[in-house]
Amino acid sequence: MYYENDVQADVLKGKKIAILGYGSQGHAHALNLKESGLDVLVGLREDSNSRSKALESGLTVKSVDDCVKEADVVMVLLPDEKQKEVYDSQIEKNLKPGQSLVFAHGFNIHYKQIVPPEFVDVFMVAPKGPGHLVRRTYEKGSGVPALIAVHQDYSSNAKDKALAYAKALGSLRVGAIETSFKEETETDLFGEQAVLCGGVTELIKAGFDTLVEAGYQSEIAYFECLHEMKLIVDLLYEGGFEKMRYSISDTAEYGDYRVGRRIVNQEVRNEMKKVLSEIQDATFANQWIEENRTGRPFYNQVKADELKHPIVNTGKSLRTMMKLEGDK
Ligand SMILES: NC(=O)C1=CN([C@@H]2O[C@H](COP(=O)(O)OP(=O)(O)OC[C@H]3O[C@@H](n4cnc5c(N)ncnc54)[C@H](OP(=O)(O)O)[C@@H]3O)[C@@H](O)[C@H]2O)C=CC1
Ligand SMILES: CC(=O)[C@](C)(O)C(=O)O
Ligand SMILES: [Mg+2]
Ligand SMILES: [Mg+2]
Repeated sequence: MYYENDVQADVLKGKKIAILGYGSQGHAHALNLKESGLDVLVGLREDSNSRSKALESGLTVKSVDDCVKEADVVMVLLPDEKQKEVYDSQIEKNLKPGQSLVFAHGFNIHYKQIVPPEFVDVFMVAPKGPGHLVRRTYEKGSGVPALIAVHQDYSSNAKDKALAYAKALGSLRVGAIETSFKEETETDLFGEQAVLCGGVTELIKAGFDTLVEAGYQSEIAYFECLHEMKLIVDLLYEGGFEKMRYSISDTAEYGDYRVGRRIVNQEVRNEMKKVLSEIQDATFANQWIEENRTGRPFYNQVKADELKHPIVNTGKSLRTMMKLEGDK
């Protein structure tokens, strides 16, 4: 693990850092690095919806081409599926010896969608959390842990730059782990598919549907299977399984031990292994590339179907009653 004290000379002081993109990660990186005293540029399209937000935050916004021409460090925070086309058309031709090309996820380097010239550093600073929490925790004096990795070390100090970047982002307040583009890419894809996003939403929907189909009120099913999930996960976040199990009743803890492994059983574990192998052999990556090439037919269909699930309207009305800001 690396922490703030592990970074001596701030190798990024006086360097120009271009953040390409101003979305979930981009806005957080640009604002955190600027507030950490670095010289930040934001690269966006002329007609970008994000442009006004970046300008309102006092940031300098330029075209991608101009950012790459001017910056010492270029952090690519564009959607993974758009990075190759932007690299091919606006980044590669403007790269100069000694610059750094940086990523927050290794997809395009690991699956060789982008193959940078040998005269640049290529490294990664990948927060292990959503961009909006990268910003929120930084503003509270904390941060989101990150993974750092060096793919190409032309300057012989790529790792120092990665650590200085992670420090300015706020991640070294809580820790960074050195890894490889392969390990970050494969673990991040697996985690978001099998646990954090795909796994947890299907678990919540299955619980909600089981209760509603058995005749229980949908509001109770929503509170039990979705709303309370945050409260349980907060305890896991703060103190692991021990703190969560300390806080819940012994009845719940007994049920946890009795039933949990019936739900996530050996069949589920076998399927997780299959999902990981599809990430490792690029089956998933090729599906995602083809999905985007053909206009996202599956993605768009499922996205539309998901919005029709009864948990959506049940949740919207309950969150309004609870005056939760989430839907604004
Ligand atoms: N979301 C997350 O929390 C995490 C994301 N990551 C990684 O961070 C990277 C960025 O993801 P994320 O922040 O979610 O992306 P978002 O979709 O939230 O933001 C993408 C940004 O790129 C801009 N953009 C899109 N197309 C272009 C283009 N052709 N030229 C210039 N700018 C463009 C968009 O602006 P506009 O469309 O308005 O022009 C937007 O500002 C990815 O590699 C992702 O894997 C890593 C960890 C967590
Ligand atoms: C937020 C995060 O870490 C994810 C799930 O990997 C992503 O948004 O790609
Ligand atoms: Mg992730
Ligand atoms: Mg991810």
